[in-house]
Amino acid sequence: MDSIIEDVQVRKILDSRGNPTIEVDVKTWGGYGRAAAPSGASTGSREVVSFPEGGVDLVVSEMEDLIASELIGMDACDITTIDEVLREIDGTDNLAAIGGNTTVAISMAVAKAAAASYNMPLYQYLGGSMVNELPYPLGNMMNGGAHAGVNAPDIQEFLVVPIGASNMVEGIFANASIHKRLKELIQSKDSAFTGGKGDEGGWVPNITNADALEIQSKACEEVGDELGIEIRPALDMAASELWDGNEQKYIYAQDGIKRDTGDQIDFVKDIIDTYNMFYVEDPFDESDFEGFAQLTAKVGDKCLVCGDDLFVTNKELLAKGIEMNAANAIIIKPNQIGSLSETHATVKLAKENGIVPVVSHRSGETTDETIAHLAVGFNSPMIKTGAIGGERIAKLNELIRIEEELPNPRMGKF
Ligand SMILES: C=C(OP(=O)(O)O)C(=O)O
Ligand SMILES: [Mg+2]
Repeated sequence: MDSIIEDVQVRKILDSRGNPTIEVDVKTWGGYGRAAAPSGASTGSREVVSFPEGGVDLVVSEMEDLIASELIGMDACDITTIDEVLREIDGTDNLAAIGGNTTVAISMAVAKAAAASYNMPLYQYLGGSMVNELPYPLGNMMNGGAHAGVNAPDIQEFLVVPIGASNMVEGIFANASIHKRLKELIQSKDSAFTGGKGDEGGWVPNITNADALEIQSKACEEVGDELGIEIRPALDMAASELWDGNEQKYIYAQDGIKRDTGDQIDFVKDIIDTYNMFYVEDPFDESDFEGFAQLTAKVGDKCLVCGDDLFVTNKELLAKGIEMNAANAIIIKPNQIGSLSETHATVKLAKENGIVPVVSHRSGETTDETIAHLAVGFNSPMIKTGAIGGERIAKLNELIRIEEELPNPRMGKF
């Protein structure tokens, strides 16, 4: 059979922050797949462990042979069993022994090798021949919080969604135009701004959260009018990073303001109402399902309230969120859970319950383009993968190629 695994190779490569990460090559009798793992900065505490103590070097020097000897001879099409074998090799609940980044890179490389064995692109192998929907690009425009330095806004990500775009190319270039326009708008608020960028390619301005919100909205209106398409603002508040458990408050250091949970609900609701936000991610600490539920009850009919650190792509945590009506969207980051089959199970549960799955990059990325295929193959209506920067455009440009390949492409449905 063409999809029988012949070889597995593991190597250390650079990520976009200059840190080591892992890349895996899987060869089958009839194909070949390569994938690399990303890494987070504002990670959820319930994510699997990225690497064992000893890091990538230990994986390469001591684990490659063991993993390869287990996988050689298996069928790459049987991804679920392969993911189970990887979990057995690891032997811990949180993948601390060989690392979730090791297992996810292998899992994704196996899937790509399986697809290649049958001469199919990954999105088609995962999604079937009827797949034809593309995800709206949720583009990162300005960075604060853990993805930027001091003096930046407290809110981690100011994003935009070109919701009026009629195709992928239009959406991707609309986001790039907003990114350009924002540089000028930032300079109008901060004349000393020299064009510094954060981890995901968004600008890092020395301005208040309120000013950032104002110019984000202005850029959406101006560029949206010029291009003749609706572009809506969005946020990732990454509020676990703002939460101080001792004080039981969210600390907005740039603004010198502290908010308790009730204040935070009012603050976020006010932002959503004022700026017609399309999407708000992690508006509360990762343990506060109740705060999420209260906000979703108030704004869930007009805004996507999305859990990232809250769910960490974990099916059990999502099930709790569904039970509590905590959110109406979930971020999907395969390395939070450590395998493609578990990622798929979480996406499936989300869709069965009307929760929008948003396939996402991490702040530390490589030029790996796998998530572009996952977004299309899993039929995710939105992908969060930056707007500019080599490791971000690797995914966006792949989506442009996928759009060209699809017989009847159309933008996704929410
Ligand atoms: C992409 C994000 O950041 P990180 O990869 O640092 O978790 C995020 O919080 O959505
Ligand atoms: Mg997030």
